[in-house]
Amino acid sequence: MSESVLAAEGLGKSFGGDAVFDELNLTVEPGEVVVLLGPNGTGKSVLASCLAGGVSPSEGTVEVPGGVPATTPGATSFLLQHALCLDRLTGRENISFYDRLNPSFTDRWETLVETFGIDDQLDDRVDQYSGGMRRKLELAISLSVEAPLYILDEPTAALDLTMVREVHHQLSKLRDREKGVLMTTHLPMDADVADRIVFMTDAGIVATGTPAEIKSSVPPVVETSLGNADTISDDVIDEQLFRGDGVVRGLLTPEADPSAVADGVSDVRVTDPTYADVFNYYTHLDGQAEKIS
Ligand SMILES: Nc1ncnc2c1ncn2[C@@H]1O[C@H](COP(=O)(O)OP(=O)(O)OP(=O)(O)O)[C@@H](O)[C@H]1O
Repeated sequence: MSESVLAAEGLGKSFGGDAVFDELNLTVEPGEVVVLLGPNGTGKSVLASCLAGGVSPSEGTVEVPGGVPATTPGATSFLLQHALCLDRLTGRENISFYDRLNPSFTDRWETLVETFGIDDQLDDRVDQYSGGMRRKLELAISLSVEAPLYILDEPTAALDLTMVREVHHQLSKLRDREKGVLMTTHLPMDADVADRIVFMTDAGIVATGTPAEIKSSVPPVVETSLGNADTISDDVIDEQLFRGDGVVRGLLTPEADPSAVADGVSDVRVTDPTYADVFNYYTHLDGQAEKIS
């Protein structure tokens, strides 16, 4: 294995003969936050489980420092869907459980539960928690484990905007300590914390690169107000327009000249793509999105 803290090669997973993904290659380096971004149901959680050793891949290999994930528990701290906390225990009892179970568990949780604002609920049973509180407890537990690699499946799901930013801050701290992080998400704003973005659709991984590379992999965007949609629909790919905040946006066709599209036309602007545009480009421009004009 190279210096990578995670190296997956030729990875595939099928259920009853139906492939969720196949021939998938992925690495994570020390000090790197990799954001696996994609729409619902494309296999991100199944992939995270295969990488963490919770699910056996149907084909291919996964290496973490010291060996393969299933038999090298000290290499990875993970947050998988609905897998970490026991409902009938309190938050504090869940934390104690992992403290006793895992020799790499640290007392970092004490600060994390305060940072996440769940310190007052630690003596409540987890089945009384909201979805967001539960996610915060799971995060506090998984981030308290000392490991070279963190695999976090949708750590920001169910969290409010302020808390999403806080999670990004915590992941940046892991990066500063030379840890490798792989997180999955369907929220384009999670791309903000990425050193590298890996975009996954039903077809598999369809794009990968630094944030700048991913943004430059999609065409420029044209935007206008809702009532003016007809003005730009001919210039955008598949004539597909996506709603923004009081505006509609589309990705310019290869034939459209960005400098000419808005020239002399009132209320039409050409802008650089945002992560939401990147998401729309890779997710919806195969005819799945609902047209709004
Ligand atoms: N144990 C299983 N048996 C059969 N099919 C499964 C199993 N687990 C997952 N799948 C299927 O694998 C596909 C991918 O699911 P997965 O949960 O990995 O998607 P996801 O990208 O994480 O979606 P989301 O963002 O909604 O969480 C889905 O079609 C799902 O039904």
